[in-house]
Amino acid sequence: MSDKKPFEIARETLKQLTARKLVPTPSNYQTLYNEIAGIPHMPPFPADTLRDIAKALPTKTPGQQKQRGLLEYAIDRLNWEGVKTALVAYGGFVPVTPPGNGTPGVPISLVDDEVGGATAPALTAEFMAQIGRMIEYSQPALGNDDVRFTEQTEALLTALRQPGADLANVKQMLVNYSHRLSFAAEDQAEIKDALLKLLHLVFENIGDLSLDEQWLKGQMDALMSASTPPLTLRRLDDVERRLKDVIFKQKDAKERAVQAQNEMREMLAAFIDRLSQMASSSGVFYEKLESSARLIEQAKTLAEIAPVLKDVVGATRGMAQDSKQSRDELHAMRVRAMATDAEVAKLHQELDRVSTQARHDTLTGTLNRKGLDEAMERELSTVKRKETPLCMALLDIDNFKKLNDTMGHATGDAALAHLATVARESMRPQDTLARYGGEEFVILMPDTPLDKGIEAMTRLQRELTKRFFLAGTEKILITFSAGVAQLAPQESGGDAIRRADQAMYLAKRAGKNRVLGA
Ligand SMILES: Nc1nc2c(ncn2[C@@H]2O[C@H](COP(=O)(O)OP(=O)(O)OP(=O)(O)O)[C@@H](O)[C@H]2O)c(=O)[nH]1
Repeated sequence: MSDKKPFEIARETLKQLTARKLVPTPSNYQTLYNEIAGIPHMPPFPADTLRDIAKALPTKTPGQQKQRGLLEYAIDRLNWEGVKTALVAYGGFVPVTPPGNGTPGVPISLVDDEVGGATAPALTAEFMAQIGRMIEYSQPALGNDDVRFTEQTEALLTALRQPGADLANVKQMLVNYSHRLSFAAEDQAEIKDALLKLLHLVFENIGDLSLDEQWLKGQMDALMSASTPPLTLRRLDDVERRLKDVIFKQKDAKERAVQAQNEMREMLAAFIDRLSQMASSSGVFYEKLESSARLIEQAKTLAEIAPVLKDVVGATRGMAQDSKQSRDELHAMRVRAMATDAEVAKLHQELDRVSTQARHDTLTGTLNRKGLDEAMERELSTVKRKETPLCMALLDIDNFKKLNDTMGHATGDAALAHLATVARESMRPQDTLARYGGEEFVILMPDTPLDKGIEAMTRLQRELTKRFFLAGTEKILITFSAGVAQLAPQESGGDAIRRADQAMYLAKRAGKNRVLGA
């Protein structure tokens, strides 16, 4: 290194540029300056070229994005070491620690324990166990149809849980697993879409076949909308319940149709039998008439004609009797056919009524007791699986007898339907509303602790005060008393409802129009 001062070096550099007849470019100046100053020759930092390279690098994964950011950071600081580290890390998609004092961080390697040990606290046994749990929990969603993938998953889980596992090996297994996982996840999504499409086709088809059945058509429309994404277990539960109703109705209707068909077949057989009897007896009759006509033509005296006429009269009388008998039998058959027809129509109506009532209350459209039992079963199994709180409320309309007595039973009915509508519209979609008895309703509120359940019922009370019930032109305020219980561990649904019922009773005793927790 020269001991000249910078301005002396600069002057000397200019002199040398002229003396050596060099073009005065910045790079020639820099080279001569370094030479005179005794600074070792350093090629200029190709920042622009490196930036172009950085720009061309793909950033498809978060790892790549991060490495490219670090590369640009190093280029800005003309830091060769940083460029090298970022590029090496980019090549392996290995995560790096965040930049500390202005230089890109040191890559954590799953393989190199010395480098990773100090800076990668995440790579502990607990971390590996967590990855294992994550893989295990996602397994049911991917199905187990692909035997090789299942085996690969099991091998990876075993490797992850082995104390002192060979990290290089685990890393390779993870890479292979991720690769296969991406296909398996895509497959599952496609299978779900395809199944949904098939389900819709089936619904459409049943709906088209049953144009004349209003109830069935309504159920099909509801099924179509319930099976439209986004799907939730509750919506699928609704699909299942409705399909059960449809199947129940179809089964009964089919049995009745087969029975009616058999009766019709028997009648038709009897009718054809009768017709052939008529045909053969009328054939005999016409033959008799023809031979009588020939005898009459050939007759020369009245005495010869008389017995022939007697035969004709006898045959005609027999024919008339036969015809009358046939007519009577056919008439009886017609009456029977009409009666069967009327019976089938009546049964269809009855089936409509019964199957609508199977799980739903016809007056309010809410679930009935049977529907509630099924919904409760489903909620209880979710509680067990997910360990989430489940609240149930029991509502009883206040002074309902008085409303019935003063305004009439029909108005009472309309008030019940009004309460159900307001409740349905103000509750969350995942809540279940059921008519428990006369003027009592049960609401199941999943994922809801007691305080939130009480809040929800209080909100419903407020909503009812805003939305008056209109009996003709008269505005009537409907209130209710409610008890809310949160399902206790090991408690049955019935017991929790009984506790809610007791709390509701206390709410009545305390002055009505209030909500109490059990
Ligand atoms: N309109 C109508 N009334 C019903 C129906 N089911 C039950 N009820 C009537 O609801 C009334 C309930 O009366 P109560 O049990 O004395 O209760 P309440 O008058 O509401 O008194 P509190 O509960 O103490 O506020 C009875 O009169 C039942 O006949 C129904 O489907 N429609």
